[in-house]
Amino acid sequence: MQIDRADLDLYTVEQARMLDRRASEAFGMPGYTLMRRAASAAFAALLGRWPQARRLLVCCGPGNNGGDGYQLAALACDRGLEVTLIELAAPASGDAGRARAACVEAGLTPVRWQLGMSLPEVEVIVDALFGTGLKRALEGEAAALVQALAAHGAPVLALDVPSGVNADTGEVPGPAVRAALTVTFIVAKRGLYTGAAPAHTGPVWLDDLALPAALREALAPDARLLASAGLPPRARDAHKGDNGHVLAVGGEHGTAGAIRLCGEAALRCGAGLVSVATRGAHLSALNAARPELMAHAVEGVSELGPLLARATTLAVGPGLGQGAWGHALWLTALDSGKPLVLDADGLNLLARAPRRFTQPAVLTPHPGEAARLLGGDVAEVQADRFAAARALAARYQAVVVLKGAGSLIAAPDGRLAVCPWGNPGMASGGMGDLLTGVIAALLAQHLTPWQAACLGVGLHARAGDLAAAEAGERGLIASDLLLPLRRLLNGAPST
Ligand SMILES: NC(=O)C1=CN([C@@H]2O[C@H](COP(=O)(O)OP(=O)(O)OC[C@H]3O[C@@H](n4cnc5c(N)ncnc54)[C@H](O)[C@@H]3O)[C@@H](O)[C@H]2O)[C@H](O)CC1
Ligand SMILES: [K+]
Repeated sequence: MQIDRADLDLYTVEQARMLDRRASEAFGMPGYTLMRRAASAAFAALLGRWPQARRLLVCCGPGNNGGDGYQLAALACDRGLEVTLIELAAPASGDAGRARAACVEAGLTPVRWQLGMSLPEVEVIVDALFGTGLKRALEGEAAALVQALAAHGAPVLALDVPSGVNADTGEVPGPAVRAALTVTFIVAKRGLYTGAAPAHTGPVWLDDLALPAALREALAPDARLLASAGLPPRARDAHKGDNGHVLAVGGEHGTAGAIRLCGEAALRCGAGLVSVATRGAHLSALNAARPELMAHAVEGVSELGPLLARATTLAVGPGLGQGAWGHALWLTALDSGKPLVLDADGLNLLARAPRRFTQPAVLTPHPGEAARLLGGDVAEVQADRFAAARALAARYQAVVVLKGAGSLIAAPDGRLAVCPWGNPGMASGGMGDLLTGVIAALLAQHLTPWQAACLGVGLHARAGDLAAAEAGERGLIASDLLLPLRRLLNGAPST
């Protein structure tokens, strides 16, 4: 049993179903055996998580996910637990029908779910309604049952996928189970880790059902979970020139905070030098508060030129605005050919004047900015975040960080990584400015765009989790992450 550990291989639902077939055909592992193994793995996880459980409510759907549930019900019954078994519809036939028949033979008769039916008092509910076969939003009786389970209040163990969640994209098109724990089988499905799905899965445990590793060898995973990492210690004789010079460009009148946070993050994540090209009354306050940032008043591109010449890496966009000033600086910065991280208005300006990057580049859109960059809408982006992230990377020839729950990192060559960390407290102003500075600092320290984006997103999200663990998610602000970022970057454990 692997608990959701980082650097896990992630697969599409189609790949998972192909492996399921291959297990039967190439490894002589019939579906019924897989079902039994899935049930016993899930039952072991249930007893491990809720050792006091005596009464279970097992809810079965019409397919093989339901089959897993019938098998688990029979197992639990056999072990002396009190099991109530309800079903949406008796499975037609096949492995699930066989599993159901075994329950009946064991004296455990399933009850057909009826609207308004009262549910028994139990310690744990087992969700075996739908798994990888979900085709659309739950409605009618299925939706009503999911809502009744939520109202019941007992913790839910979801088998393979919380019902109502699209295990391929992370989309939750309608009512869905909110599980306290999800046990997924054979391979981790990529959709469990991004978009709306993480709010429904609880921790995700993977059990490979003791299938030989050879089963997966011929199949390249579609994505990978980020691994927790830091940077190696600095060479003893390092000097500031070794670690690059980030130039942060932004901070139109009245939006000083964004560019300051970006610059601070770059400093705290090891850039050798950080300069800020900005304008507005905040300049003197910025220099007084953080002289290490070397803020320069830049009214036009003539003043920007010398700063660009001295910089090795650019962070463009926080508080930049989309007016004439911001646009002129944006254009000059991009045409400089320097490695860069583009965020916020830097992305909105790009959406208006698209280009394919030839220099090392990282774009960090949230779903709204991604929609503008793709010429679509947010719903389309969130309906398949994997496709959206890959489309952006290919269109702009840049590494793309598609932010949001389960941030995705996509490269133009198709590589895709998923961030398993982060929390809702990070949905606050300034967090994106911070991430821009973190990634710019890593680019400045000679990481490739892919490495800088993967490490930067992971550090930023883990720092957010550490800060939230310290004092809660509400009231979490971007600057709370600065110290945890330093700790993690230098290899401190995140838990
Ligand atoms: N591949 C594996 O690792 C294993 C898979 N097993 C389990 O099998 C399910 C997948 O089973 P499948 O029969 O293909 O689909 P589901 O049980 O998820 O769905 C049932 C059935 O429901 C219909 N349906 C789909 N969407 C809706 C909807 N919105 N409303 C009503 N009905 C809907 C559709 O016809 C589906 O076929 C997998 O998740 C595992 O739990 C093995 O048992 C273990 C290994
Ligand atoms: K399920």
